[in-house]
Amino acid sequence: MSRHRNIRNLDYDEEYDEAWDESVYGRSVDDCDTCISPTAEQYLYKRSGQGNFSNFFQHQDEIVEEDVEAQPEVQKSSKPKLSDEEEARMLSLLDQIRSVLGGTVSEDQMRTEVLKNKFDLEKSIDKLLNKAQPDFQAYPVQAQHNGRADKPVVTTPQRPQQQKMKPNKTKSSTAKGHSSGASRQVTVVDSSSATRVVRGFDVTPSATEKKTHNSSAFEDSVVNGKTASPQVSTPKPVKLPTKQRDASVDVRALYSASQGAAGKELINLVVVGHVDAGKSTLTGHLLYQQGQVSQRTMHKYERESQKCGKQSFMYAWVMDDTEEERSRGVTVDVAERTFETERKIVHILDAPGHKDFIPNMISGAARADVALLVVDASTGEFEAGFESNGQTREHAMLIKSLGVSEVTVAVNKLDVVQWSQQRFNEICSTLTVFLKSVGFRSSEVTYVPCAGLSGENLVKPPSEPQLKAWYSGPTILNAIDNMKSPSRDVDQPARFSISDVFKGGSSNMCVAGKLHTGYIQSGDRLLLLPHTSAITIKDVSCNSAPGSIFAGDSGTLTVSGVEPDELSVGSFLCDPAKPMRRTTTLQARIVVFNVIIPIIKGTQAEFHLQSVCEPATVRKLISQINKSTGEVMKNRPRVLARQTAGVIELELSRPICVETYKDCKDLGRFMLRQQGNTIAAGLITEVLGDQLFSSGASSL
Ligand SMILES: Nc1nc2c(ncn2[C@@H]2O[C@H](COP(=O)(O)OP(=O)(O)OP(=O)(O)O)[C@@H](O)[C@H]2O)c(=O)[nH]1
Repeated sequence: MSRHRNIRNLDYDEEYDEAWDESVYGRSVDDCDTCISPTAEQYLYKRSGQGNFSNFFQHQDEIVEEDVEAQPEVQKSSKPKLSDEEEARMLSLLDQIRSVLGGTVSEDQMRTEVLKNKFDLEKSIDKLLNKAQPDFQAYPVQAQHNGRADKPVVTTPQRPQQQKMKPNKTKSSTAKGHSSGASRQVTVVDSSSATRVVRGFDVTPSATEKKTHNSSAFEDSVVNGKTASPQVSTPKPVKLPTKQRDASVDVRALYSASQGAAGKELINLVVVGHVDAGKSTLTGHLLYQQGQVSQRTMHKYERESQKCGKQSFMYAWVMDDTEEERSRGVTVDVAERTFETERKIVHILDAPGHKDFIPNMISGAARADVALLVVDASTGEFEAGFESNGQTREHAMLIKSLGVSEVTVAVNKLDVVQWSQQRFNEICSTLTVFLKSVGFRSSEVTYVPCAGLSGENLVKPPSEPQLKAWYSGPTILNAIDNMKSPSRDVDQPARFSISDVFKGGSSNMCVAGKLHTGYIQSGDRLLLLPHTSAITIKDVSCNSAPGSIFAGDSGTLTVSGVEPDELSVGSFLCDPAKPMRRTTTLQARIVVFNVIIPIIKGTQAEFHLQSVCEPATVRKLISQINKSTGEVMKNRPRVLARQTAGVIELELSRPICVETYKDCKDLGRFMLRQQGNTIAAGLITEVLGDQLFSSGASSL
């Protein structure tokens, strides 16, 4: 898949004279005579080589078998007599303690602590942790190399071999799933324990809470900075170049001019939902009805999909344009298109629904302002997406945590249930309660009945008599048009996150991604981070005025003055006079999702921020805080259990570029994931040990 490579279209024979180094670039699909596709190969267990299970053990010392006979007889404890009610409470607490401590503490010890602490769960866990210091096994995390030239961090188990990058593959999508390899790694997990209910920030408004339409109390408290100041290690000074640009330029005026006479606002819309909910079909059909896809192309897709027995996917093929996606009938990576409504320029990002590709979905959703949540109305299917490990839940929680401000829910495939109003109402009421618990207010959610396959109620009002009989609300297009565009920080320092790197038509390299703040025009000289190299922008291609890109836009930059291997997915281009912060350590406020194993000092997880995905370790639990007010409830807690919030210190395996949430919302939000599950969402409050500073800058 071209979208999983760091640099597409690159002719490696041209770039590297030396012999092919398999250890660096892995194998090509063409080199492999057994595997069907590189993706399938990743799932295959190999008896020889890296597939050997013994390789997964960190310590190769011989394991000495314990002599069962020699173990002392377990003493029967003299249990105090409990009433039936107390015994029931005890059993429930024991279950909860076991879910935290696993089998590391005996039942007797647990019972004793529960009784000593008068049935207080938190205290009992704390005491048991203090006493036993159980050997918690933090989950191993896959190293995510992002193609960066730094030395990869060795973690266990080993990441599957990377695919060899093949030149001359093109894909319009820009959200490249550099991290999906890891997410597709075969892991042995207890499916029952993998079942998680995930929730976003607590939204119960408090009396003192000040809320904007897009920020929770938790976020507000981060902006207001109630956290105790951490110790900052001495930064290593790096001499940075200064960007030369006429300071008198009125960026706001340029931005207004770029919107043209119609003054259409740009909105980035991500399409999310459970696997097979009909996201690509709906998006493809919407684009077709909007005239974005020609009749000739559609006819071609119809014939070709018919030939391979997949005619029902013909509209999905508009978005799913790789061979793998079409043959599997599953979206793997984010596909992007742009179209116009009456009042908006809509940049649509069709995200994958399959659980294996959530890192790609995160990378797409992180660039969105608003979302279209597609749910399948057919019997049993809505329920499957909504149960605890369904992606309707997880996606809703993720988009809220990633800053999406408004959602249109497309209640899709209503044709399958004969346009039943009762089914529509049932789905709406279930989702209303859930979306409120995730953090969306009722005014931020609109429900639209539709059928992506027949195109009913997408662009034109319903023609289906059964639907017309009870529905007269907006079409999907009207609902999108009515969504609010967030304000654009065009006058802030430039921050462009790179989500794809490829070789352009000329010999220049191109990077695709999103400009979060500021503006960039042809001829600008920017700083590439975390590599710290100067880069020249030769050309800019996006929907705004030719030659420039403004905050909020996604686009492609043709660059020069940089080696191809310095460019990688997850890097940033920024204003050299006011660069981003580069660090390996940061302090953050997190909300813990419905995890089974709580977060403790030493917990390892994947850190996701925009297209960055790096292994991270929790170095300190600084405090446990109230989710709504940010008030400190406990200093230096031993654990952060499910549904709690806290301040932690995180250490990344390699330097990354970030901002505090206060300075830039897009670049100060992150997710922590473990073994394919999202365990927490966080906001960066402090960047510790910043490795850059802008003083003593020389001219570019
Ligand atoms: N009956 C009916 N089938 C639909 C409708 N929309 C989509 N489908 C079918 O649902 C299946 C899945 O559609 P996709 O568009 O690939 O679903 P998706 O959500 O994009 O899938 P992923 O991105 O892989 O999660 C296809 O067979 C579609 O034809 C609809 O409105 N009615």
